[in-house]
Amino acid sequence: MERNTCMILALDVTEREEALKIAENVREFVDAIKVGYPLILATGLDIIRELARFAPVIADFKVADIPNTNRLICEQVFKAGADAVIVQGFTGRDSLDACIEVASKYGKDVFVVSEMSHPGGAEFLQSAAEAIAKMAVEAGAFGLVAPATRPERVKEIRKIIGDRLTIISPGVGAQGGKASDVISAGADWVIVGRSIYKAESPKEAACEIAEEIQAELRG
Ligand SMILES: O=C1C[C@H](C(=O)O)N([C@@H]2O[C@H](COP(=O)(O)O)[C@@H](O)[C@H]2O)C(=O)N1
Repeated sequence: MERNTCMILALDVTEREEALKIAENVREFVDAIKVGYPLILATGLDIIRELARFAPVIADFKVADIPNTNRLICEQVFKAGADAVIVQGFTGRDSLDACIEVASKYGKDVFVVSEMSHPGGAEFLQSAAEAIAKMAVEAGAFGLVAPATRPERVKEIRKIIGDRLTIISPGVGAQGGKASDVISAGADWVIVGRSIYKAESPKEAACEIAEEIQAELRG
C-alpha cells in the first residue's frame, strides 16, 4: 500500500450504492478502504471487489478463532479480493500464524489488533498489547492496529516494534482522537469512519483531515 495521504476510510455504511458513491468521492484522499461486518453482512462479499476499483481494501473481520477456523476465514477473505485482513492477537501465536500463512499464500497482508481505541479497550486488552505487538513482529505480520484515542500508547507500541511493522490507528474524530496527534506519536495511517461518511460532504471532510495530516508531516 502506497503511503500518500496516510488515511484509511472506515466504510461502515450498510447500503451498496452509498458505499460506492463515498468511495468514489474520497478516493483521492485515502490510501485504502477498510470494510467490516456492517457493510459485508448488509451487502455481501462482492462489495470488496467493487471497492477495490478505488483503493486497496482491508477486510476488518477481527479474526479471532482457533487456527483451522482462522485459516478458513482468511481463505474466503482473500478469495473475495481483499488486500489485507485485520485479526485479533489475543487468540495467540498459532491462531495468528494460521492467518499469516494464508495471507502469504496470496501475497497479502495481516494487521494485528494490539490495543483497541474505545474505553473498554483499556479493561482487558491493554495489559496484553505490548506482548501482542512483540508476537506480531515475530510472526511476520505486516502491521498493527493501535488506538488514536491514546497516542501515548501508540508511542509505547512504536518503541517496541521500531519500524518493523506499520501502525494503523482508528479512533479519529467521532471517538475523540486527533489525526495529527497520532501521526506525530508514530502511526503510519489513521483510520477514519463517521467523520467522513457521516459528513455533509465526505469529500471535504476527507480533504480537511488529509490536509491536517500533511501539515503534521511537514512539521
Ligand atoms: O480499536 C479499534 C479497532 C477497530 C479497527 O480499526 O480495527 N476500529 C474500527 O475503526 C473504525 C472507526 O470508525 P469511526 O469511529 O471513525 O466511525 C470502525 O470501523 C471500528 O470498527 C476502532 O474504531 N477501534
